Amino acid sequence: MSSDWSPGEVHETFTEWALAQGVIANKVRPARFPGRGLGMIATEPIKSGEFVVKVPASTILTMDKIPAEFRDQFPEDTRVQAIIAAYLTCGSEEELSPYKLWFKTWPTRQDFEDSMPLMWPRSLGGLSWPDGAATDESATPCTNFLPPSISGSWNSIEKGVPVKEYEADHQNLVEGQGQRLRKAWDDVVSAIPNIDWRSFSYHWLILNTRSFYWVAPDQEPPEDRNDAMALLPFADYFNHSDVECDVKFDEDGYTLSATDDYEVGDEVYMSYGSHSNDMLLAEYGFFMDKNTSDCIYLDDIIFRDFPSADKQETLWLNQYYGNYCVNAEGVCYRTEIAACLMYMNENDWTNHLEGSTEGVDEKKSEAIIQRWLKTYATEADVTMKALRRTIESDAVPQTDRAKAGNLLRRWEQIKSICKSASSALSL
Ligand SMILES: C[S@@+](CC[C@H](N)C(=O)[O-])C[C@H]1O[C@@H](n2cnc3c(N)ncnc32)[C@H](O)[C@@H]1O
Repeated sequence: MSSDWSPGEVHETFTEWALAQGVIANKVRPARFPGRGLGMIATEPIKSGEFVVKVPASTILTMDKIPAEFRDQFPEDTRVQAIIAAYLTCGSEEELSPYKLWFKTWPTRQDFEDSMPLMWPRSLGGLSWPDGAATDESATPCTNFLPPSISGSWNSIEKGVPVKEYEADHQNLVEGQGQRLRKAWDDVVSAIPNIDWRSFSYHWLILNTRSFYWVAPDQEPPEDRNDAMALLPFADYFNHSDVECDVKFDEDGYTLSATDDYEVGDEVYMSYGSHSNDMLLAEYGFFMDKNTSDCIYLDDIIFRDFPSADKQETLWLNQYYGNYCVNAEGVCYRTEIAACLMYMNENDWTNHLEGSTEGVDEKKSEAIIQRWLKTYATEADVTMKALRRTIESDAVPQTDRAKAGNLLRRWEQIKSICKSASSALSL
């Protein structure tokens, strides 16, 4: 292995341990990849469909491995992520000691503080936490630097107010995460009052960024798929790409297979799901230069144009309420349908849902959608200007300027999505 791939001694020692536990690494090894930390490298050519890693059930860390007296001390609705994080934080040293070489391979808390918006300073859109880490400026930040899908806020507009509750895909992400982490913390503190916040939140983030979907062979999938969670030593080295995903598990363990051909020296990826870059940034602390699943949402902009409850009600009753998605190829059908409701009478609009074109005016629809896209592009311009000022300011700590630089890159992508969706619309 060439020295610049070399993962270092900690990872090599851990790999030996993992193989001794029955993990099978077929033609892959951990290696260092600039900008991505550790990942998996192909040590021989790999064909799509070949398995690359098997992790035996005996090595997987699941809820079933946690002693019942530890698991049962928490309120009934405590989430699996909270319980496993609490166990990693204050489980018995003896029980956790077999995993200690693995823990050393994980990122540090500082890595999370640098990469995960949830842990950023308030001035950059982070939240307030019990150790006061992100409360340095307790006032609400004057500019909202995070993309609206992450922060749920805008700089250049008052966002529209939805009158109905709905499940918004991949929107207002930091607040959602914040609520999950706060509830997790309240639940574990109620059972273990002296648990350490910094260590608990670190382990909660480890689970957020490194866990796999897992249901024990004798159990039904939980109501919320986030409760089907397990940590897989060694398999957690795989970085994400928008390749297809081929993972299987049964009572013997977990098998991860390649869905692409790889040459020696290539990085071998797994998919964490079809996630937009905003979702990847919020939940995993990174985003990609090229992401076929990237998109943004127009909900906050569109609901401004439907201030009255009756039209929102019409959208809701017809199941076209929210999740108005835009990608580089254009806007989704839901967005087109919402645009039609801006100028069509309700009768024509309802018939249009059944296929009628009576009352549809493509020029009008296009002008409305172009205006919505322009609103988002203007938000990008306003925010990028503020980010550039931050990056150039000596008064801002260097670490925050680096985060601002990263956000600037994300906003450039957002602007580019607006532009190409707008061009696709006028074709
Ligand atoms: C399951 S771990 C993968 C191993 C990790 N890179 C490490 O050094 O331990 C997931 C984390 O890896 C990083 N990551 C995964 N895919 C990435 C990618 N395509 N680009 C950059 N970072 C990535 C992110 O920090 C993410 O939270």
